[in-house]
Amino acid sequence: MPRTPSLYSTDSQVDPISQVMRAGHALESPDQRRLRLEHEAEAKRVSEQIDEELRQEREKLRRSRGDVKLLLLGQAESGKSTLQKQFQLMYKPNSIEQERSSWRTVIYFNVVHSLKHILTTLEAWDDSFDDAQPSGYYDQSPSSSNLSHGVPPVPPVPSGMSRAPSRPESPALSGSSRSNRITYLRNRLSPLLDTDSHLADRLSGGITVSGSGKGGVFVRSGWQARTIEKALGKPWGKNANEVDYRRGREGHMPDDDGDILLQEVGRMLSALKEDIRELWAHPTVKGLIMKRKLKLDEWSEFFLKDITRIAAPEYIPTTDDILHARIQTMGVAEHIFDVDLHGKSVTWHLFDVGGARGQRHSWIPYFDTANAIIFVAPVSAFDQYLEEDPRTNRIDDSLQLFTQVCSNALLKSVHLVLFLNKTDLLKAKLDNGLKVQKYITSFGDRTNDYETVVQYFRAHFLQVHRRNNENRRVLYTHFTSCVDTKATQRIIGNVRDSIFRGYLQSAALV
Ligand SMILES: Nc1nc2c(ncn2[C@@H]2O[C@H](COP(=O)(O)OP(=O)(O)OP(=O)(O)O)[C@@H](O)[C@H]2O)c(=O)[nH]1
Ligand SMILES: [Mg+2]
Repeated sequence: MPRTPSLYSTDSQVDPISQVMRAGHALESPDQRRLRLEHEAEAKRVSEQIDEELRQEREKLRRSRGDVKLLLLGQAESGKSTLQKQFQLMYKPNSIEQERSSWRTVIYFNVVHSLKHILTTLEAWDDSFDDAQPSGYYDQSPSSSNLSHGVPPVPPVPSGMSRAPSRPESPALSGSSRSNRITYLRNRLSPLLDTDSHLADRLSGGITVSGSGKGGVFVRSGWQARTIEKALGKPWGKNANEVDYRRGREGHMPDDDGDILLQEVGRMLSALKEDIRELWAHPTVKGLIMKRKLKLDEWSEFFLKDITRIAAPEYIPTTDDILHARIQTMGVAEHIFDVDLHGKSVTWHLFDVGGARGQRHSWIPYFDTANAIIFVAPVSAFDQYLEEDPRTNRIDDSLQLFTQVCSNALLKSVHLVLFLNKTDLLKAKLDNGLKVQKYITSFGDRTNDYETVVQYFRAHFLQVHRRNNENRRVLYTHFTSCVDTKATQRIIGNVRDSIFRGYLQSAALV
């Protein structure tokens, strides 16, 4: 950048101000001269640093003009971060390897949190279930997310527990002996449940966000590296607020050898796996689930039914485990990939946003520059209500949110894709006899089968789009299950091609 002829001008001989200053310099003492030169050198260094930063910013802006910016939008738990993981698997599989060990903390947290939820619900039913009303307050969102801000010591493992003590087998039970057995399991599991807040604290970095209810904990972008750093007590990798998969990271994230919290939780899980298995298979738990008095998170069953594998001392999360692990996104996390277009590499910025109501304000700054949106709506959620507002049905909330996206003036020319997600869970619910009409009265007496239900929901989203489509843009819809890697990657390929077609058209117009 051309500089104005002042401090560092080579024309200073003809600059009258420089001449006056030079006359002043002649009167300086040696110390004054040294100080002046030091100040000048420092000012020059700062000025050059600012110039360099400006140059880099301009270069980034210049280069990013040709980039694709893709927003993943949708309510909490719709599957945005799961879809982001699928992009990561497809375009930068090595980065999943690098992060693999950090997911162990999340999965342990998911297991402990699920157990806590089961035992709290059992308590409300006096550890027995006979279709009676609960005797205590039954809270679907146990207040177990009161995260502590400090770093409290890990509770000690009860003596002998880490060496898998012998445990009395469950005899054939009925009535009160069943509830006695649950009391026994509750006592055994109690030290493990106490680790819930420590694991949450590790993941969130001590940040409590209002609304972190049953999901338990919000994490900011870059939590994987921070989790490991906190465990090891030393910095690891760059302190990123964006994850740039192109540059990659040096080496793998270290494993958790130095992490006392994870070691302790791992030891407890290993020692208590039979107790967890017994609780999970207990007739009272099964009865409460069947009668929908105990509503577990979708990921709970995935991990609890496989507890023997997860509780193994050498447990390393599989890719399937990582796809099922649940942690709430806070704010907006940017992920950067290089994607090939006819042999030319195009940089994609994927913005994965937090979908809870309290997080949605942070989306707006990204609307201006977005080229494309994938709106993720979980169609299995017809029988669920928002955690942030238990009066709002989750399908209703998705439709309202989609209306806002379709009608937003800043987004009127973005490429719009709709993922009607969690179709696998929808199928399972319908197979189990759940009636849509009970929750969505307008469904009426239509047939309660998968095809009718998905087409009914799709028609509602298409109608919202039609009513808010001044620009006559196309809406691309897909039925998805984002935990199914093969199917999702095929759909991502389709979406990529359709976004590129739009990208090439707009590039031709420039
Ligand atoms: N079975 C099944 N589970 C899914 C599917 N998509 C996502 N999940 C699970 O649903 C849970 C929530 O998914 P996330 O991707 O964390 O949801 P999100 O939209 O990022 O939520 P926020 O970050 O809170 O906005 C995770 O445990 C996922 O494994 C799906 O298609 N089928
Ligand atoms: Mg998320």
